[in-house]
Amino acid sequence: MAGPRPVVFSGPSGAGKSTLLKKLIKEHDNVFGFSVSHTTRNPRPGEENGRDYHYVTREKMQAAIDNGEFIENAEFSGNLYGTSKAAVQAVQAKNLICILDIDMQGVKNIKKTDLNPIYISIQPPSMDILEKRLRDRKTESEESLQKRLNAARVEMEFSKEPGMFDVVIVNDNLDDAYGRLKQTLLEEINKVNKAKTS
Ligand SMILES: Nc1nc2c(ncn2[C@@H]2O[C@H](COP(=O)(O)OP(=O)(O)O)[C@@H](O)[C@H]2O)c(=O)[nH]1
Ligand SMILES: Nc1ncnc2c1ncn2[C@@H]1O[C@H](COP(=O)(O)OP(=O)(O)O)[C@@H](O)[C@H]1O
Repeated sequence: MAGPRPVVFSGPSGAGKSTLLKKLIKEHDNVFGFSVSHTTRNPRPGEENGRDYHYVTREKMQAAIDNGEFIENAEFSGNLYGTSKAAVQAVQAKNLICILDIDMQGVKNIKKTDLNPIYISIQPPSMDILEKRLRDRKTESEESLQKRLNAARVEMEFSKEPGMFDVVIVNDNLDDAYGRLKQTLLEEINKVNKAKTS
């Protein structure tokens, strides 16, 4: 048995995925585990290798992809990102709900696998607010910011495709969005907690 159903978080860069999922994992650290992706982008201040991402060179990552080590991988804003089989297995081995934070290409590719996750889209209230949040985050160069905003327009349309996501959460007020997220996952959280006590 593979254990509890994983959860996929997707949505535009800057929509609040990391903020929400970090809050969720912090509050339920014995229920959720994060699938640590690989990326060729540079770490941001405060990010930690092996916790936020596995930071690798393009050569190393491409070799691992060619070697069949990834469930899915995608090029986003000039960098490679991917979910390794080992990343998901590490979480599932602990019987935790595996959380994946992936872009829309990742969502499409995960749908072709037997992972069978719950698909949650996190969306910003508007493009203007998204831009403001990304600028205020101060992690991107102007070029990277523009690439992310362009990708965001496509990601926002993608979330409207019928059947693509189980739930779409608009992250306007953070507490409201978090409440909605917990409500969505309540049944799965209860299942994991029940399995622990039985
Ligand atoms: N397909 C795929 N996308 C990923 C993966 N890891 C992260 N991403 C996505 O890559 C995009 C950029 O992530 P990141 O550079 O951390 O920037 P941020 O989303 O602005 O914090 C986001 O849409 C992530 O969801 C992965 O393993 N696979
Ligand atoms: N509801 C919210 N209201 C205001 N700012 C927010 C909200 N949610 C997230 N943020 C801020 O917006 C920025 C982008 O959020 P982040 O979680 O990094 O997005 P993502 O992981 O989707 O790229 C961060 O600086 C974060 O602190």
